[in-house]
Amino acid sequence: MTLLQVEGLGIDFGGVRAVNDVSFSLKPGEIVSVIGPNGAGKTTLFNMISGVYLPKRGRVLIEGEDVTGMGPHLLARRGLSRTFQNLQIFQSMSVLENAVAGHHLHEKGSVLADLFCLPGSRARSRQSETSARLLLERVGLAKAAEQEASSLSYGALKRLEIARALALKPRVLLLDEPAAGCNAVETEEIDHLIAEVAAEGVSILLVEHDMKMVMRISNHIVVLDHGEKIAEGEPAVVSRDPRVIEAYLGAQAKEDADAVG
Ligand SMILES: Nc1ncnc2c1ncn2[C@@H]1O[C@H](COP(=O)(O)OP(=O)(O)OP(=O)(O)O)[C@@H](O)[C@H]1O
Repeated sequence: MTLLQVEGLGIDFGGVRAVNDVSFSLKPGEIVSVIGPNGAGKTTLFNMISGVYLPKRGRVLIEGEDVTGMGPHLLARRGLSRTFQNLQIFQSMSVLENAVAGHHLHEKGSVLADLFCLPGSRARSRQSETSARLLLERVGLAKAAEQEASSLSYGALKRLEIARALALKPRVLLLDEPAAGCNAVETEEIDHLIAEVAAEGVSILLVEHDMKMVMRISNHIVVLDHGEKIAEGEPAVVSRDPRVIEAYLGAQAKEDADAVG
């Protein structure tokens, strides 16, 4: 069974084909990574799948339903949730409040109802808090619930971000560089968390520059270069693919040349 299907997706910025004709699919519980050199189109692809950008070409389907062009709110209702490259945490709020906010973001109207203490809002708040505490437990942050978010280590903040995305109970979770800025221990904790979430049947689509992590946890890898899919397959196969090696070496050679000036 296919949970998420991406068909011939493409978008242009000015005259630049940022992403062109990219197709792949995810089964329940599968971890798929999108890799490629800087500027390959990974974030743009994520933005089209998660409803931030409207694709110019192609379709996105969730369990066979065409969801192309739906905004993040509607996609959330269909079970698609994401994290962003830059943390979206409210630093001066507590860890628990951040996790609760994850629930509210997906409950249209509940924030206003809570502000005016409308009937049911107190019960709903209690329910949100209970669910948020369970989520914090799941990402290893239960003991830090009352702390201010700003006091957390970077790795813990990344896990809090994942907890917020999980508040929606997604079937498809898009993670944009979940280990960026993390040290080896923090990266390993995030590895475990992602594997646990996938083991519960959630499909995970990942953009990540940490190749060791990608090779360790992915079931399948999609490789982009200049907006096009140049390879896909199991990690061991993709890492030996001459087109993939060339794309990375070419990008490295360009960076070296730019550095020399
Ligand atoms: N909003 C935008 N307007 C114009 N061009 C854009 C925009 N977003 C991305 N691009 C261009 O589209 C191409 C793909 O960029 P994108 O950020 O998706 O790549 P990436 O693979 O995520 O890169 P990185 O690994 O550096 O994050 C690049 O040429 C980039 O300059």
